[in-house]
Order: sequence, then C-alpha cells, then structure tokens
Amino acid sequence: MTILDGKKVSNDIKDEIAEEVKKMKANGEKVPHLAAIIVGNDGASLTYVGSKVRACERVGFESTMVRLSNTTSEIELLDRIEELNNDDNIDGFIIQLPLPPQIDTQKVLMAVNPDKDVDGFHPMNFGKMALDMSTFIPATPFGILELLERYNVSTKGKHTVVIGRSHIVGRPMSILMGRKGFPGNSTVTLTHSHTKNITQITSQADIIISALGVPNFLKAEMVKEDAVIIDVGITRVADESSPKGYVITGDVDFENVSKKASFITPVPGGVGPMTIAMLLKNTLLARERHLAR
Ligand SMILES: NC(=O)C1=CN([C@@H]2O[C@H](COP(=O)(O)OP(=O)(O)OC[C@H]3O[C@@H](n4cnc5c(N)ncnc54)[C@H](OP(=O)(O)O)[C@@H]3O)[C@@H](O)[C@H]2O)C=CC1
Ligand SMILES: Nc1nc(=O)c2c([nH]1)NC[C@@H]1CN(c3ccc(C(=O)N[C@@H](CCC(=O)O)C(=O)O)cc3)C=[N+]21
Repeated sequence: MTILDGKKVSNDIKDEIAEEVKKMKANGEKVPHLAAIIVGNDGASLTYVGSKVRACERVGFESTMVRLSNTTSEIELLDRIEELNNDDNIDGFIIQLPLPPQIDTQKVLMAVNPDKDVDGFHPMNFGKMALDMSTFIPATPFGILELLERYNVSTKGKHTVVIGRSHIVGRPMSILMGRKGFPGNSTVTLTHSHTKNITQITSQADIIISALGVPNFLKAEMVKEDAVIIDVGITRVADESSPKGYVITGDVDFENVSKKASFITPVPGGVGPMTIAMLLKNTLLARERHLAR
C-alpha cells in the first residue's frame, strides 16, 4: 500500500512555483496576484482562505483578502466582484463558498470575469473543461489528477466511482476522469444520495473518489482488494483532547480501508493541500493570460 502524500507533493509544487516567481522578479516582471473574497465568519472558511494567503506568501505571490460581513447583499457582492474584474493589479480571484442564503451563488459565479476565474467555476470555464478545451480546472479535481499523475497511478480502462456530485468536486471529477488521455480514460460512475445499493457499486471500483463529507462513510466491506482510494472529505469533529477542540476527518475509514487499498490519500495531508497548490498553479496561468491580453 502506498500513501499518496498530498502534503509532500504540494510542497514540491510550491517549490517549483517559487522558482518561477524568482525568475520573474529577477527579470523585473510582475508577480502573480491572487485575491479571495470571503463573506461571513465561518471558522472553516476563514481557515482555508488563511492557508491560501499563506501559500501565496510562501511562493512569492501577492495576495489580497476581501472580507465582507455575513449580511452583505447580493448587489454589494456583485459590486466588489466588478471591482476585482476591473482591477488591473489582480490576475485572478476566488469567492469562498458557501455563501450566505440571501446570495444566489450561481449569479455570483457568473459575474466573475472568466479570465480571472482561477476556481474554474464560471459556466464558460466549466463548459470548456467538459469540451477538453484548455482552461482553469477546479482546484480540487485538478489536485487529484496531479496526485494520480505524479504517483503514476494507472487510470486507463479502470472503473472509477465518484461519490458526490457537487459542482466544485464530484461533477467535474467525473468529467475529468472520463476524458481522453492520462489521467483519464476511465469508465466513470457518478453516485449521490439517491444512488441505490452503493456498496455493490463501490465494490466493483478500481478507483474510488469520495466527496460527500460524511466521516467514516467508506468502510472496508465497500472496497475491492487493491483499489485506489481518494478521500476528499473534510469534516471537523469535536474532540476535547485535541488543542483546537476538533479533529479533521475524511470520508474513509482509513485504518481498515488502507489494509485493502493499493494507493490511498490520508486526511489531513492528502487532497486538501493539493487543492491549495493547484489554486496557485491556476493563478500562474491567469497571470499569463493577463499579460497576453
Ligand atoms: N479536500 C478539499 O480540498 C476539499 C474538500 N471538500 C470536502 O468534501 C466534502 C464534499 O464537499 P462538496 O463537494 O462541497 O459536497 P456537497 O456537500 O456540496 O455535496 C455532497 C454530495 O454528496 C452526496 N451525498 C450525500 N450523502 C450521500 C450518501 N449517503 N451517499 C451518496 N452520496 C451522498 C450528495 O448527494 P445529493 O447531490 O443527492 O445531495 C452531494 O452530491 C466535504 O466534506 C467538504 O468539506 C470540499 C472541497 C474541497
Ligand atoms: N471558492 C472556493 N474554492 C475552494 O477551493 C473551496 C471553497 N470555495 N470552499 C470550501 C472548499 C474546501 N477547500 C479546502 C481547501 C484546503 C483544505 C486543506 O488544506 N486541508 C488540510 C487541513 C486543513 C485544516 O487543518 O483545517 C488537509 O486536508 O490537510 C481543505 C479544504 C477548498 N474549498
């Protein structure tokens, strides 16, 4: 069994990006600038955005965090997006999800300039991805592809089962694994809360990508011997014995499933850090597109 060490690979990627930024600086070129809008005070969301800002600092990017109150109206948010769209210093930006209920998420995501949409959530970019055109690939699925590639995990002709169909993880993942090329050429089954007999489906999978957010959902009995297991789930579970008062838990019963798996991602230290590294990669791409305009 091999652990797919997202923490290590993400550090390698950040080192590679930092090298590129050094060269830009040496040539007197503009360095990439990422902005993030965060609405409200959700602890987990603040943590993620904080890690994105720290990652920017580490590789030498500029970063801007725009913090808005939980009662921000849709119009106010759309105005802030328009400012970032028009700000020539900003190469790319993201709007941290989820948004409070008074705001229509789809409307907001459609307001982002597709050339600055480093999350790849705009319908234009999502459509391009589905049509194999070059574009921003959503960071979490992109990170999973990168991890499979760097560990040379075979995907061709394999049966990949994705659990969860969210717009940010499961749905794009199902499209990407079925694309031509590597990593891809998989036969994909997309499952969700209305799927019947899910154990029967996961038991046939060569690769399982679990993105539902239910701790310990995927148990050893649901998994075939030598399967590849990608655990996207991140749930905070209260734990008084840990310093923060909670621990981060994935969707997979790691202790038992890892005994059967050929490759498996841990939580923490698997897909999460890869997501951040790929957001930086997308920001590099956004800068190139910006300079080409
Ligand atoms: N590591 C990382 O970088 C990231 C981690 N995450 C984590 O991944 C998890 C999923 O997040 P996200 O993609 O936003 O998903 P959502 O919470 O938006 O959706 C969950 C999906 O899981 C499906 N689902 C729920 N219960 C079941 C069940 N019992 N059996 C089968 N399918 C089920 C839902 O089905 P239905 O559509 O029918 O409701 C839905 O499609 C969360 O823990 C989140 O924190 C998210 C993004 C990045
Ligand atoms: N517009 C938008 N883009 C996103 O990419 C996005 C989002 N909204 N909303 C929420 C989800 C979640 N997400 C994570 C990113 C990093 C870790 C991560 O670094 N996790 C660490 C642990 C972090 C911790 O200790 O809390 C790990 O798994 O090792 C987790 C989750 C990005 N998301």
